[in-house]
Amino acid sequence: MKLNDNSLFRQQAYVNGNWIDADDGKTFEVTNPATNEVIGTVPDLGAAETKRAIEAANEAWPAWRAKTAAERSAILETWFNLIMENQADLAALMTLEQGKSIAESTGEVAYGASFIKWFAEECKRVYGDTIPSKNTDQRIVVTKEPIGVCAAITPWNFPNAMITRKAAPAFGAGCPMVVKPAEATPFSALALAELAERAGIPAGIFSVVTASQGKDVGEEMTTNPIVRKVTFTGSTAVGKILMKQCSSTLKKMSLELGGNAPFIVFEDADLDAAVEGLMVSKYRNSGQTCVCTNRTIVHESVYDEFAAKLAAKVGELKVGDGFEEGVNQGPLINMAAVEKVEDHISDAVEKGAKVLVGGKRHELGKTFFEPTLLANVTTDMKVTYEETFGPVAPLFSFKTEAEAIQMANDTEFGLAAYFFSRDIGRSWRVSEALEYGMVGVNSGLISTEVAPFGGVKESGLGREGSKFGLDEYLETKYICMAGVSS
Ligand SMILES: NC(=O)C1=CN([C@@H]2O[C@H](COP(=O)(O)OP(=O)(O)OC[C@H]3O[C@@H](n4cnc5c(N)ncnc54)[C@H](O)[C@@H]3O)[C@@H](O)[C@H]2O)C=CC1
Ligand SMILES: O=C(O)[C@H](O)CS(=O)(=O)O
Repeated sequence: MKLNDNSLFRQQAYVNGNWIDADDGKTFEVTNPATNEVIGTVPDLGAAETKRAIEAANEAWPAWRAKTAAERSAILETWFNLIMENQADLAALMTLEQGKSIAESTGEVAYGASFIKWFAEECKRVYGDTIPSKNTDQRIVVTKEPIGVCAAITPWNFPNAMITRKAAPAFGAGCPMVVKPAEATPFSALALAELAERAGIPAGIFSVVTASQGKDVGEEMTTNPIVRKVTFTGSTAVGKILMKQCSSTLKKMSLELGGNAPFIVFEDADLDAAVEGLMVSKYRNSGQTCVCTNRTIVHESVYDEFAAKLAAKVGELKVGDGFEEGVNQGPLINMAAVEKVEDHISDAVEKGAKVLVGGKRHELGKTFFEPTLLANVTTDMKVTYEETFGPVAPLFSFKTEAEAIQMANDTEFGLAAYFFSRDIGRSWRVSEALEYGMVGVNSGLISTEVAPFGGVKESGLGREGSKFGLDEYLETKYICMAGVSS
C-alpha cells in the first residue's frame, strides 16, 4: 500500500477515539476484487464492542449537542477540507477495496465530501416556529432538537459517500453516530474516521465498528435502547430485517434500499442524449448503484435506431483494473454478483432475448464482466422484476405513453426513474405518474447533495441530502408556555 499519507490506511476499528482490536483478537481479510490480493485485515468486532461504542457515544453526546451550530459547522468544514486535501489517497483506498475506476473513486470522494460541506451550512439553519395561541395566557413555541445516539449500516458500492451522507447531517444536528461499514470496504470508512479525529470531532461522537458480517453488530444497534435512530443503506431484504429489529424499541429509521429503475425513451426523445443518459445511468460503478437503470423501455418507432446507437457506445467501454488508464468498468464486487448477472442473462436468452453486446464473463477472469446489452426483452424475464446490480442493459419496447407508465410502475420498488422526451406536457404528465422518489427528465445522473435522495414503496423511508436530510436527525418539540398574563 503506497499512499501519500500512509497513516490513512488503518487496520483497526475506531471506537471512542481509540484504535482498537476485537476483544477476542479476531480479524478478517479485505481483498482487492481486481486482483484477489489481500489488501489488509481489520478487526472482527461483535455485540460487546458495539455496545461500548454506543455507550461512549451517549457519554459524548451532551457536550457535542451543547456546542453551538456554528462550532459544529466549523469542525465539519475542517473535516471537509481534510478530505479534499487527501482526496487522492481516499480514492486509491476505494479503488483498491471496491474496484471502481480511479476516476469514479475520485469523484465519489468529492461527492461524499459535498454532504459534509452542505450540512456544515445547513446545520446553522435549524429553525423552529412560534404559533399564535388561542389562549392569551399562553405562548406556543416549536423547537428542533438532536434525536440522540445514531447507528448506521452502510453498503460496499459507495464506501465513502454512503457514510458521509449520514454522518454529516447527524453531526451537524448535534448527534453522535456509530457506523458499521460493509465488510468488503472498511478502509474508506476508517480513513474517514482518521480525518474526522484530525478535524476535531470528539472521541465517542464518531465510531467505526468493523465486522465480517452485519448480524451481531446490527442486532446490538437495532435493540440497544440508547440508540434513538438507525440509518441503513443496502438491500431491501436486509432493510426489512433491521426494521423488524428496530420495532422492539421503536427507533426512528432511514432506509435507502434497492431499486428497479425504469428508463423510458419516448418517440420524441433526443436519441443521442438518451444514449448518453443511459450510459451513465446504467454503467456507472459497473452497474452497481441502487439508482442504476434496471429496465430500458423504448418506443417501438425508435427502438432499432436507439439500440444501434447504444450498442456502439457499450462496445467502447473499457474493462479492467480501476487503476489502469482509461478503464471505466471495474470488476464486480464478488462472485455472487457475477453469478446473479449470468443468471439474469441466461434466463433472458432462454426466453428469447438477443445479446447485442457482451453477455459473458470478461477474458480478464476473476469478477470482470463484459458490459452487456440485451434486445427483444419481455416482461416474463427476471431482469424485469429483479435488481440486476451489474452491467446489463435489457431493452423493452412499448407502443403508448400509458403502456410505458404502466410498465415503469409495475414493481415493488420506487427509488429512481428516468425518461427522455422533448414534449413539455408529456414531461409533466409522466413525472407525476411515475411512482418513484426521484425522477430524471432528460438526464441519467441526478444524484446531488442539494436534492432529497430516497425512495417510495420498498425502496425505503426518509430522504438524505438537501434541507430534508437534516430532519432525519432532529426531533420536533412543542413547548406551551403558560402563565403569561399578569
Ligand atoms: N438506496 C440506496 O441508496 C442504496 C441501495 N443499495 C442496495 O444495496 C444492495 C447492494 O448492496 P449490499 O451491500 O450487497 O447490500 P446488503 O444489504 O447485503 O449489505 C448492506 C450492509 O448491510 C450489512 N448487513 C447485511 N446483513 C445484515 C444483517 N442481518 N444485519 C445487519 N447488517 C447487515 C452488510 O454488512 C452491509 O454493511 C442492492 O440491493 C442495492 O440496491 C446499495 C447502495 C445504495
Ligand atoms: O449507493 C448508491 O447506489 C448511491 O446512493 C447512488 S448515488 O447516490 O451515488 O447516485
